[in-house]
Formats: sequence, structure tokens, C-alpha cells
Amino acid sequence: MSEFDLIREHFFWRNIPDSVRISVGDDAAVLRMSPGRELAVSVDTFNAGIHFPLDTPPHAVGYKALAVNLSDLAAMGAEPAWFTLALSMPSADREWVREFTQGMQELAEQHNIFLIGGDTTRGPLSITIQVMGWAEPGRALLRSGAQDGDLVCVSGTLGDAAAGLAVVQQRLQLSAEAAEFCIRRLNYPSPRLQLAEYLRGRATACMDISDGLLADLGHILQASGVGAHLYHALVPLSPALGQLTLVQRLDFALRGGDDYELLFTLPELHLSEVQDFAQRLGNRVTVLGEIDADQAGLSVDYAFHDKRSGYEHFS
Ligand SMILES: Nc1ncnc2c1ncn2[C@@H]1O[C@H](COP(=O)(O)OP(=O)(O)O)[C@@H](O)[C@H]1O
Ligand SMILES: Cc1ncc(C[n+]2csc(CCOP(=O)(O)OP(=O)(O)O)c2C)c(N)n1
Ligand SMILES: [Mg+2]
Repeated sequence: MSEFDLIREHFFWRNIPDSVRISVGDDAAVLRMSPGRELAVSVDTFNAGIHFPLDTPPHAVGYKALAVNLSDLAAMGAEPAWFTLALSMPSADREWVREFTQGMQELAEQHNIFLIGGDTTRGPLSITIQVMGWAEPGRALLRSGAQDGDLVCVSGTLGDAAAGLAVVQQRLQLSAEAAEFCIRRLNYPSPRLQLAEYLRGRATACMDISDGLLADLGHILQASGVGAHLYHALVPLSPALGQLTLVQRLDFALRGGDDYELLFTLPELHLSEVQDFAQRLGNRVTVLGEIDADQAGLSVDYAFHDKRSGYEHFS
């Protein structure tokens, strides 16, 4: 099957939204801008063997490659609009591409984001997605902005995906039920777009957790020029991790990464409304600590056995 057959079969999506004048099939997409709004843009690469195990089902690869990018739009409090897809793969495996596109399209439909173009090449399996979305002028959620006394909050539970990866890589054994839950959390992260929208105008700083809580909270603290105290007993853990030792659980939850939950700072007066809203979405929001402007960096009431704070590509 040729490159162009693949593109025609899988990447020409129907129901083109009004905002797209020219989509897949020309030299560039042409988009209708929305006056009075700001455009949020982010790109992330997803490499086989680095970002996902080689034997990950193609449906999950397509889903997650888009999910991690939608999570960046959520982290900014932006509304998804369009994305481009650069796909490199060793051969034109029609069935593989079909399942990959299905996974991606399922999530794209849920969040109203449309594929407007891309590139298809031969090479090691690698997916690069660029997402674009709308932000209200001056109201995007930034990493800077955390204030003394704000609560440090997180959505969902942490460490499930890292435990799922350890199970897939046969470094960890869990009960069949717990293993299935954690592998699902690894392969099908949920971008927290609705919660993020509610955080606009309430949270003072926000990001998504990709590299691990400690590493990513470090980015908020640095961008905001403040420190924080974190209490390890408050970290939200799913029942699936209940079978692990404390050291294992905290390692996955604090430094494992791949969570794609929201990490944000919140003035205390907004806590109960944010928690109620999260609960209505079937999610939860947990307070892990507080911002302290007089503190240098992060203090955690737990002694780690090494200095790693999260996932880092080049160390
Ligand atoms: N090669 C690059 N060229 C330009 N900017 C980059 C490059 N790599 C990363 N960045 C920028 O550095 C910042 C941090 O990147 P990253 O850690 O990938 O963020 P995230 O975890 O949100 O994906 C982002 O603003 C990103 O756009
Ligand atoms: C095979 C495999 N090894 C390791 C991981 C764990 N992992 C890979 S990348 C990553 C962090 C996120 O990736 P990055 O490229 O840093 O994303 P960004 O921070 O740019 O969003 C994690 C936790 C994985 N998911 N699969
Ligand atoms: Mg990145």
C-alpha cells in the first residue's frame, strides 16, 4: 500500500469543522482564526521503546499520542481545536494504521479536535503531534503565578501508569485486576480538559504531570519563584497500589511520571467548589501541601533513597 493510499484511507477525516477552510490534501492547511481569542500551541513526540513499550497495541498508541498532547492544552486551560500528525513507521502496515487511527479518532471526537494535516514517512516508529487550541485572552493557566499560602493540589491518583509500565516490563507483579487497571492507566490517560476549564480564574498556576510529581512541581515552583511543603501521606493512591510497599508506592506516585493528571495551586477559598466540581466529573482533587514563599524549593517529609526526581530523557 502506498503512502498516498494510507493518507487517503486514514487521514482524510470527514465532517470538517467550519474553522477549517483547507484540510488534509493540500500543501498546508488553512484555518479561520477566531478574533478576540488567543491560540495555544504545543508539540510532543512519542517514540517507540522510549515513550511506550514496543508491544503496545496500536489502538493505545494512537489514543495516548493524542491524549498526552490534549493534556498539554488542558494544562493551559485551552479549548482543543486542531492537530497535525507526523507519523514515521518501518513499513506501511495497513491493519496497524487502521487500529492506530481508530484509537486516535475516538479521543479526537470526544474532545472536538480535528486532524488538519501531517506527514507520513518510513523510519523507526515515532509519532509527533502538534495541538492547537483556543485560550481566553490573558486567562491561560500558566506555571508561574503560585502565591504564598496557596494549596498544592492534584487531580486523580498518582503512580498507576508507572506501576502499569513496571508490570508490562515484568519488574512488578500485581493481582490480575490491579495489573489490568494500571496498564489501562498507562495506555489510556484521560486529559483533564473539563476540570482545567473550571480552574481558569481559580488556580494560580497549573501544569500536567508527565515526568513525575516531584519533577513537575519543581517547574511550577521555579516559574513562580516560590517554595512548597509536600506531605507524603496526602498523595492520592488508587487501591491497585495497596499491594505495594510504601517505598514502591511513593516511588511510582512521586517520581514515576506518565500520570497526565493536573497539578495546580489554589487559594484555599476555591477548594471546596473545585472539589465538588471534580466529584461531579467522577474525578477527585486532593491537597498535597502548600506554597511557602520563604522556603527554597520543595521540602518533602520523606527521605528518598536516591536523588532522582522524575523521568529525564538524557540521564
Ligand atoms: N526543541 C525545542 N525547541 C523549542 N522549544 C522547546 C524544545 N523542546 C522543548 N521546548 C519547550 O520547552 C518547554 C518545556 O518542554 P517540555 O518539558 O517538553 O514541556 P511539557 O512537559 O509540557 O511537554 C516547553 O515550552 C517547550 O515548548
Ligand atoms: C518503554 C517506556 N519507557 C519509559 C516510559 C516512561 N516515560 C517515558 S517518557 C516519560 C515522561 C514524559 O515524556 P516527555 O517526552 O518528557 O513528555 P513531556 O514532558 O514533553 O510532555 C515517561 C514517564 C514509558 N512510558 N515507556
Ligand atoms: Mg515536551
